[in-house]
Amino acid sequence: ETIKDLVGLDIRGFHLNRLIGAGSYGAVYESSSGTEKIAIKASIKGSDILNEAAALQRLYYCQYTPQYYFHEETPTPNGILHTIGQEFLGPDLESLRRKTPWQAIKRPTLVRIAWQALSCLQAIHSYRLVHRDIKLGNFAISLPTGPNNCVTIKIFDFGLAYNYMDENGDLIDDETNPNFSCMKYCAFEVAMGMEPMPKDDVIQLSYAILYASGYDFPRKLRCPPDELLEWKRELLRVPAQILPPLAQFLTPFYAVLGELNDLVPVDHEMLKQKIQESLPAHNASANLYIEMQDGEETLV
Ligand SMILES: Nc1ncnc2c1ncn2[C@@H]1O[C@H](COP(=O)(O)OP(=O)(O)OP(=O)(O)O)[C@@H](O)[C@H]1O
Repeated sequence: ETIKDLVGLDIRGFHLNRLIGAGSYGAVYESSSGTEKIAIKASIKGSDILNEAAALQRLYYCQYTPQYYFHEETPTPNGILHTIGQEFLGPDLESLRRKTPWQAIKRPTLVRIAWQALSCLQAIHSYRLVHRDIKLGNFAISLPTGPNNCVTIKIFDFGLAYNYMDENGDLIDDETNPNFSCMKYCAFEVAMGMEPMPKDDVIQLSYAILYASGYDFPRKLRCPPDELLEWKRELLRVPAQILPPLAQFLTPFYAVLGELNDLVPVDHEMLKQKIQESLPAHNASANLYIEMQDGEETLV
C-alpha cells in the first residue's frame, strides 16, 4: 500500500503529483520539475525495476520506447524505494480500447495500431531484447504533437524483458528460469514450456490485436487450460477457421504466424506488409491522431 502513497515526495528534483496507476510490481506517478513532466515508476521490488532500468538504458536511442531519465534508490523505513524516471506517455491501448463504442477498435485504426506495434517489436528485437509481456496495456500513445494531435505508439513496461542474444548472435540462457507458461496470455509454444523468444512477442501481439478488434479474449483466457492451448494451436494452424468474424479480414497476417520459428529471425517488414494486405483500401502506415469524439479521447 505504501507504494501507492508517494504523492508529495521529491525524487531527483521531481515532485510526485499524481498516481497514474499501480501494476503487479509497482506504481507510476505523474511527476514534474518546473514545466518538465515525466513519469516515475516506483517499486520496493528491486529486481524488476533494475531489469527495466537496464532495458530502457539499452534502448536509450530507440524512438519506440519511453525515453529513460534516471534510476534512483531511496532508503525509507520500509526498505529501499526503487524508482525510474522516464518519458511521460499518454493513455495505454487497453484504456483506449475500453473507451471505444462496443470496446472494439475500427479496422482502419486497428491496422495502423498493428503496424506501429509491429514496428515497436522490430525496434526492441533489433536491440536483442525480447519483451515477454506483450498485451494492449503495455503499449501507450505518445503525447500529441502538432495542430492535428499526431501520436505514435510506444511499448513500455520492461520489467520482464530479457537480453536473449549476445553480440555474436549466440543465445543467452535465462538462468533465473522464469515460468512464463503460467502467464495465461503467453504464446502457444511458451504455454508448451519453451522459453519466450522474439516470435512469441509477435504471437502475443496477435492475441492483443484480436482483443482490440472486439474479440472477448479475457473470456477465452478463462477456458480450461487444455481448451485454451488447443485454441492457441489452432489459431496458428488454421487461422481462417478460428478467427472470429470481426477479425477475419486479418487472415493474411494470421496465416503467416504459423510459419514463425526460432531459427529464422522474425521478418517484421513482411509481417507489416501482411497487415497492409489485410485492408488494402487503407494505408496501414499512415499516422495516428487523437481526437475528441462524444467527449472521449479517441484514436483515429
Ligand atoms: N511512462 C509512462 N507514462 C505515463 N503512464 C505510464 C507510464 N508507464 C506506465 N504508465 C501507466 O501507469 C499505469 C501502471 O503501469 P504498470 O505498467 O506499472 O502497471 P499495469 O500495466 O497496470 O500492470 P502490470 O504491471 O500487471 O502490467 C498504467 O495505467 C500505465 O498506462
